[in-house]
Amino acid sequence: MILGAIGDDFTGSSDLGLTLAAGGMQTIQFVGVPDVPAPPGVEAGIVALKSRSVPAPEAVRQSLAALDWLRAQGCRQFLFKYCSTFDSTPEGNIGPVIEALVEALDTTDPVIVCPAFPATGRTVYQGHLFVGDRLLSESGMERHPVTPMTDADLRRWLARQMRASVGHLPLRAIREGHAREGLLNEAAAGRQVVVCDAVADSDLLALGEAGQGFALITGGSGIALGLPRLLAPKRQNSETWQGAQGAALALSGSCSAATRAQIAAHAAAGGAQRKVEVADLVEGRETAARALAWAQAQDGLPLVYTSDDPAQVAVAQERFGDARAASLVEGFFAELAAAAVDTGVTRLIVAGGETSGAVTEALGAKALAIGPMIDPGVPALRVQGRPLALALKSGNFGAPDFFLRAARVLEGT
Ligand SMILES: Nc1ncnc2c1ncn2[C@@H]1O[C@H](COP(=O)(O)OP(=O)(O)O)[C@@H](O)[C@H]1O
Ligand SMILES: O=C(O)[C@@H](O)C(=O)COP(=O)(O)O
Repeated sequence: MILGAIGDDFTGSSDLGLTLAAGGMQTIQFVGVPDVPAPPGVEAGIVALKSRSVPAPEAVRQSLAALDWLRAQGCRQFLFKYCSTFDSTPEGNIGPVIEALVEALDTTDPVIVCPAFPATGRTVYQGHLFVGDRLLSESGMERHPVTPMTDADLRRWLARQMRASVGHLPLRAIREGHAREGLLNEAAAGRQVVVCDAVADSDLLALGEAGQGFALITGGSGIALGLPRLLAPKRQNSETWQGAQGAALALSGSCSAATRAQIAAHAAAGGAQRKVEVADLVEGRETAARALAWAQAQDGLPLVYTSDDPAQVAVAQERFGDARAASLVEGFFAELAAAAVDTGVTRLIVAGGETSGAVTEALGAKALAIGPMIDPGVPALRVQGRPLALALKSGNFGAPDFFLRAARVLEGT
């Protein structure tokens, strides 16, 4: 294996998988740290963790276990993938994980930090992260229930999470062709971890080149854009996508504005929908068995969702506690997904990072092959060794007609 990647959630890992596979690398997304060696021929291995919102010491422990396994597969270059909106808190987990990886790798190479993903509107300029034309801290992400991003200055935000000083590589250095020199200068000045500007794919390609040979690079999936050409230049992605024919089911625990618009579009297109309230789960009015029986009686693409607007989510959290509400919802979707697949569903579309993590783990999937793009950042996936196709959609990604289109792509039509 040439490139070893560690993803801090499942949707983000598939986003990275899409970039690497589209660039021609033989890429596999592993579900957690495997306990067996990687299959032969894999060039890029992504260990998908559910470590974004766990306490920092636990995220560090999981990430180091992933690093150990990737090193045992022969990787010498590593990528840490986090969210393009830099989802984290003042305590972590991005900074602590980077520091732990640097220490374990015993490297003095500069470490690029760049969540930019221009195709989805995330850009970094003067050390600040933008979502479209808004600063991250005015984009809605400042109200995220778990990782409210209240400061768009990535240098300042990351410095709160780290012991060491944070460096900065300005856009001008990249555009004038001095990116590698700038990174090395920052590291020599004691600022090994460097927030890098990037507003276009060409900046990300230049950064990839500037970081050639560095032990660790970190970022959103955009930072991997140039890696296939640099690491596996002669390869073409020869995988042909094999869809899965059979029943489809969509599940959504994502409460983002993008997902809620996709749910509305699915309803407007006549899709069958079942809304589940947290109170229904607490009080036993709704169960996975009931939701499955309902889904089996529907045509087309039935959608079961708990997604709600921020005010309603806040009411449920107030009433039942944040962690309890989340764990009830995730437990419900995990049980429903496993039962649905047991009874013949072969195409599963899941919206939400945490929701996708819970579902994928419950399916007992060990490794996922990367298929074609459904929307930027979201590939079709196939569970290896089983006739089961998945789409794991980040809350913020996807066009309004995502659900129905995903069902078609998963089918291979
Ligand atoms: N109605 C609800 N009330 C409270 N929490 C909810 C509700 N619906 C979903 N959740 C929880 O909110 C979180 C949504 O996160 P996630 O699945 O990562 O979506 P996104 O990718 O949009 O952030 C999950 O932990 C989920 O269990
Ligand atoms: O980089 C991104 O934005 C995505 O790949 C990602 O990490 C998605 O996270 P969720 O929005 O929590 O699904």
